[in-house]
Amino acid sequence: MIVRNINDFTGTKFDVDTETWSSKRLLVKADNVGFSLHDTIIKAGTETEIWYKNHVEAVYCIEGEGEIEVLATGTIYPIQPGTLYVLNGHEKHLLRGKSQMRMICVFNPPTTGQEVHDAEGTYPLN
Ligand SMILES: CC(=O)NCC[C@H](N)C(=O)O
Repeated sequence: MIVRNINDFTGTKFDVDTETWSSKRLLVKADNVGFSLHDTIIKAGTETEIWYKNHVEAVYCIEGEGEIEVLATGTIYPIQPGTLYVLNGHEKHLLRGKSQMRMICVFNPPTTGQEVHDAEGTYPLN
C-alpha cells in the first residue's frame, strides 16, 4: 500500500516547474502500479502545445477555466471544474489556461516523474 500527501512533494525532484505549468508527480513508474498520477497547475494566461505520442493521458479539471484545441480538426472544448478529457488518440493539442487550472492527470505508460515537453511537446518512452 502507498500513502502520500501532496505537501511532501514541494521542492522535490517530483515537483517540476515550467513556464506554462507545474506538476507534482504523486505516483511514477518506479512505483510499479502501471500508471502515473500527477497534480498539475496550468498557469493563467498560458498556451502549451502538447503531443503525447508515447502516452495516453487522462486529465480531470478540479479548479479553473480554460480550453483545449485539437490541432488536426480545430475543435475547441471548454474546460471547467468537472471536465475530463482523455487523449486516447494521442491528439496533438493546444492547452490554454484562461485562469489558473488545477488538473489531475493520469499517464499510461507511467512517467518517471522528471519529464518536461521536448520541442514536439512530447515525453519520451522510458
Ligand atoms: C494537462 C497537461 O498535459 N499538462 C501538462 C503537464 C502534464 N500534465 C504533466 O503533469 O506532466
